Amino acid sequence: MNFNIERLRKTFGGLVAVNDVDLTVQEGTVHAIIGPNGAGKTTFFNCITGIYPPNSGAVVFNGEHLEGLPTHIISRKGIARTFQNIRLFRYMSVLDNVMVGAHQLTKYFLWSLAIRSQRFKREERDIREFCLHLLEKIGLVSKQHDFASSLPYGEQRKLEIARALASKPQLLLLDEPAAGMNDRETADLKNYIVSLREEGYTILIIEHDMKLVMSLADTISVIDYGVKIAEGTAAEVQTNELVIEAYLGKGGVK
Ligand SMILES: Nc1ncnc2c1ncn2[C@@H]1O[C@H](COP(=O)(O)OP(=O)(O)OP(=O)(O)O)[C@@H](O)[C@H]1O
Repeated sequence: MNFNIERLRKTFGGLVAVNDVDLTVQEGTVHAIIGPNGAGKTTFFNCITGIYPPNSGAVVFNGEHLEGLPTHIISRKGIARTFQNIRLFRYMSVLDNVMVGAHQLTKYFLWSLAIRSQRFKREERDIREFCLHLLEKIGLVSKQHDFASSLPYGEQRKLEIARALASKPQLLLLDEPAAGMNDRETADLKNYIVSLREEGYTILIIEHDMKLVMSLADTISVIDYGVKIAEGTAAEVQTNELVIEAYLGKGGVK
């Protein structure tokens, strides 16, 4: 996996939401993006995943330029994401939600569905097994038939991650996965992300929970008013005067 962003820029009218940001994510690491509300973090994700075309700059993934491509093509190339506000299919089962994430992998899904060929059945069985394995990892196999909406909040967030993983991404983008979680759910989420890194996943995460970020991220990039103002390890970023001024405050991380 090779992921480089060069001078990425996105404006909304006169507002420069992402201001010529460079970023390189190292394979097999957890890379966090932090910064105040409205700093441009989600817009940055939206430019990477094709929701917005950037005004200028490059998003280069495994040597290919992604800027301007539509979301489904980008996700097929191996970048999956979750959203700040949970976007599950509320009245579909837990298992079906994960299987939806996998179906973009199958080449001729609708056609195969219509004729229900042997190949389709075999593919479907493999997908089901893989999705059950993903559910097993987040402790939700026993709830596979429940509606997604019946899960507690923390489990819904983990289910979203499992759904993103069902597309077998090389790069996983998580937008505020700990938002709204209690301490126990956050600790659980942290263990899950650590286990994903151990499996070799590369993760880019936007997060406001500084305790989580500082204990989890290998690299942290700090964005303020669309500009990357600092980058480094937790120790480096926490002692950076610009970061303290713009975001962390004098009290540091609680
Ligand atoms: N579609 C849009 N149209 C106009 N302005 C937008 C749009 N999306 C984002 N913005 C503006 O761009 C700036 C960056 O917003 P963005 O949501 O990317 O920030 P953020 O760092 O993700 O904030 P938060 O931490 O609160 O989620 C904000 O000023 C926001 O109002």
